[in-house]
Amino acid sequence: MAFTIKVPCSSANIGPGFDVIGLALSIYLELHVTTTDSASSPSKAPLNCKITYKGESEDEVSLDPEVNLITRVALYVLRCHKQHAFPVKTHVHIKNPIPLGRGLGSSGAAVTAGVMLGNEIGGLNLSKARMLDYCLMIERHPDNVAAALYGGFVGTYLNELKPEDLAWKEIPLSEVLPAPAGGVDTGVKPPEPPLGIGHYKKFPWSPQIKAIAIIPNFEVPTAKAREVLPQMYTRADVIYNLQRATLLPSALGQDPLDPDMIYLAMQDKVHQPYRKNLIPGLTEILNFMNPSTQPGLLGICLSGAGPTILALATTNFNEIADRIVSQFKQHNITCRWEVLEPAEEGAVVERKKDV
Ligand SMILES: Nc1ncnc2c1ncn2[C@@H]1O[C@H](COP(=O)(O)OP(=O)(O)OP(=O)(O)O)[C@@H](O)[C@H]1O
Ligand SMILES: N[C@@H](CCO)C(=O)O
Repeated sequence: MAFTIKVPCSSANIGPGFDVIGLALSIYLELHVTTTDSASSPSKAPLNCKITYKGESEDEVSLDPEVNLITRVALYVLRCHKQHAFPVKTHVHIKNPIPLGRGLGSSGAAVTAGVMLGNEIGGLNLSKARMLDYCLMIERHPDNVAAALYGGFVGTYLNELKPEDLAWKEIPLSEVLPAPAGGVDTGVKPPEPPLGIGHYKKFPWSPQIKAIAIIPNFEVPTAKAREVLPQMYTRADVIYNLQRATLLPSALGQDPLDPDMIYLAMQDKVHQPYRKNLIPGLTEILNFMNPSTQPGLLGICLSGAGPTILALATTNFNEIADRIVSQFKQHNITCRWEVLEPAEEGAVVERKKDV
């Protein structure tokens, strides 16, 4: 068996849509998988799986299938279906250009890729909707994983669960995804996801709009960026975000574009203000230019949990990126940047003839 899984990165929230809105973008995680008895396959790899890795944070990503996020997720899916290890001589080669911990959905892509790997290698024939359930057992907010799985610009939500399924919210991640994974002989069946945990709706995206990702050279773990958020919000702040989040999908899909409306629709009071202490200069960067002072600019937001800044624009990409880079420079932070396109297709599997 030989196949490739390709999963896009994503930018969550797009300003006011905290844990709701996601945009799949054109940097792709790839898994190149073989399960044949070829010369390059291992003979006695743990859990029958050898991992090789090329890409971002090569020194940090574990090559142990008991520890690596992608293979642990795949094992979770397999074990829910009474398969306790990978097929003999599985080789997973990971190519990952998505920077880790920067707000571009690296973990959402890894979780999505892991679920698809388990599905494909176990011959499970799960639908994408069911795969989303598995993703949500691990990453419990749907914005990144739904964008990665389905592609495009999406609004997402969690369904009301039946009373008997409500307990899933309380299941600790350590029970779903033990680390290390537990060895090849474990007969324990992990908790399966309830049916239909989450859902999504694709919004139109105007083809003129590109996303400039300005990526600082430091990481902000999502867990840390969620710890700084309050448990409660004022009614005024909730209404402020609802008003803008409601405008955002139509503002980004309409023709002609209205830059001032888009800029307004990307404002947020629910997560960005609280994350400023983790990202030096964040408040100034979000406010120092607008469509009137910078031609081509439509809006600026924190990408996911940060520290990447996402600027939506139609022209003048170099100038917009340079201005944001120089703002970060004032705080001694260096950045790289890329102009990205929406990844409309989402996660795909390409099957090859047996090698
Ligand atoms: N390709 C990968 N292989 C293995 N582990 C990965 C991979 N990609 C991400 N991870 C894990 O996910 C962690 C980063 O996830 P985190 O949620 O903190 O940030 P992010 O997903 O990049 O950003 P955001 O959720 O804000 O968009 C990494 O530190 C690593 O543990
Ligand atoms: N909505 C999430 C995305 C990051 O995974 C957050 O902002 O915390």
